[in-house]
Amino acid sequence: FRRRPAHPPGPKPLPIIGNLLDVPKSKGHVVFKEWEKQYDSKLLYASVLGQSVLVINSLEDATELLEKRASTTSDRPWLPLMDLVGATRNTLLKRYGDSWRFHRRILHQNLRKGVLEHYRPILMQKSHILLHRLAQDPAEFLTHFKIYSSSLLMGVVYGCDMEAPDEWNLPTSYFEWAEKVIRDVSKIGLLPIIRQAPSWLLGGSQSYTADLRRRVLKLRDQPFDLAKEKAMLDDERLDMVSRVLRNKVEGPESSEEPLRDVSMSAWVAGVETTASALGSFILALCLCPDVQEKAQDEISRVVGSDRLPTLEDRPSLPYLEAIYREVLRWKPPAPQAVPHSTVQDDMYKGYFIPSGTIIIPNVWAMMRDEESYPEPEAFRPERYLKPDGTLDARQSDRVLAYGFGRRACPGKDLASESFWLGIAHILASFDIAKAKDKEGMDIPLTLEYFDDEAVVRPKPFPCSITARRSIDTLTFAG
Ligand code: HEM
Repeated sequence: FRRRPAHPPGPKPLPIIGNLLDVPKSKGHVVFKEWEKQYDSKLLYASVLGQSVLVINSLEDATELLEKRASTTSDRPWLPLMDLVGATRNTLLKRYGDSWRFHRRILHQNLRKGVLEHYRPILMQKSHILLHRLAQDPAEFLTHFKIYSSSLLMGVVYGCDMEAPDEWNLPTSYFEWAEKVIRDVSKIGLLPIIRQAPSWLLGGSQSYTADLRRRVLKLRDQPFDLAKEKAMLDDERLDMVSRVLRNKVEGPESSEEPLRDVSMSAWVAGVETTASALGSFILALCLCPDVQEKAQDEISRVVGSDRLPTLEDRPSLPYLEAIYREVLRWKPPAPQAVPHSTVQDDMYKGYFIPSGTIIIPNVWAMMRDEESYPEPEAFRPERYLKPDGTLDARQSDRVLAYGFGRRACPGKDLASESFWLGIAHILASFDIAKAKDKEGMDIPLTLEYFDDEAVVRPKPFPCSITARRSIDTLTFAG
C-alpha cells in the first residue's frame, strides 16, 4: 500500500464542494497572501468542486514551474461559459496548441521591439489628445485613460480612428459600446474560480449567452472589416492588420479567422491594463508629492521645458523609468496575472500537482516579498536606483506584472512604450495633487479598487490636475 503524495498546504476541504467556500470572490491576491502566513507556505493548494488549484506566491516557484517547466504549464483552464460566448477565440484564453502558437507568431512579428518604431507617431498623437482632454476636463481623467489606451491600440492594430463617429454604424460611441461588451464578458469571466461552472449551474440564460456571442463577433469583425477595406486601398499602411494581410504569415489555418481573432485579442487585452496602470500612477503622485517633484526636475534637466519628452529620451530619464517599474510593482493591473493550467501530473518539491491543475501566479504577492522590496506598500521608485541616480543593474529589467514563460504578455513592449509616454507627458504638462475641500484641506484618499475581475482598476477618486503650461505651446514631435 503506497500513500498518495501530498498536495501543498492550504485550507481544509469539505466533502464534495472542497474549498468552494474558502476561495475568495474578490481581492484573491490579498487573501492568497494571507494564506501564505496562515499555512506557512508560498505554494498553496485548494480544490474546488474537484478542480485542483495551485497558488504561487513566490518568484522562485513561478520561475521553476511556469518557465523551466513551461512545456507542461502553459495551457489555460477550460472555460465552458467563455467558450459559449466565443471569448476563447482570444489569444489570452486559448488552449495551448498550434492555433495559439500561430497567434503568438503574428503578435511577435508585429509587436516586437524593432517594429514598434512604426507605431510611434500614433502613440505621440494619442498622447497629445490625452493631454488636451486632461486640460479640458480633468475630473474625468480615468475615462480619458481608457480612451487613450483603446484608441491607441485601435490605431496600432487596425489603423482605425475609434473617435471618428462616421466609421462605426452604432447607436453609442464605439468606445462605450465595446467597453460594455468587454465588461459583460469579464463578468462571466475568469475569476473567481467558481464562475467557471457551466451555464446551467450559473443560471446563465441561453438567449443572454447567444446575444453576448453575437456582440463578441461584432467586436471582432467590425474593426477588422474596416481595416481590410482600408488596406486594399492603400498598400503603405502600417497597422498590424494591413501588415499581416500584405505579408501572409504561414500557419495551420489558411482562412482569415485566426487573424480576426488575434487582432481582437491584442486590442481587448491592452485596453483595461494600460488604463489601470495610468490610474494607479495618478494615485501614486497624489500620495507622494516628492516623487512628482523629482520626476519633473529630471524632465526639466534632460529635456527642457519647451518640448515634450519622446521615447528617444527614455534612456536618459532613469527616475521616470523607476516610476514606470514601481507603478507596475505597487499596483499590478492583473494582480493574479492570468491562470495557467497543467497538461500532465507532476511532482514539485515533494508535492503532487495533478494534470489539469489551475495555476494562479500571484504577482501581487511576489512583488510584496519584503526581502526584495522592503516596506512593499510604500511607493518608492528609488528602490530601482543606485545612490548616483542611475538604474540599479541588480534590479533586473524584468517586470513581473507581464506574467510568465510562454504565456507572458506579447504586448509588453507596446504597453511599456504607451504607459511610459503617458507618464512622461503628464509629468511634463501637469501638476497632480490631492483635491482640497472647501476649507482648503486635503481630501484623504481611500485607495479603493474595483477588484472582482482579472484586471483591477482604481475606483474614481478626487484629485487636482492643473496644467503647468498651455499644452499647445509644447512642441509635439510626432
Ligand atoms: C500595462 C499593461 C499590460 C499588462 C500589465 C499586461 C499583463 C498581462 C499578463 C499578466 C498576461 C498573462 C501572462 C501569463 O499568462 O503569464 C498578459 C497576456 C496577454 N497580453 Fe498583456 N498586459 C498589458 C498590455 C497589453 C497590451 C498593450 C497588449 C496588446 C497589444 C497585450 C496583449 C496580451 C495578450 C494577447 C495576452 C495573451 C497571451 C497568451 O495567452 O499567450 N497586453 N498580459
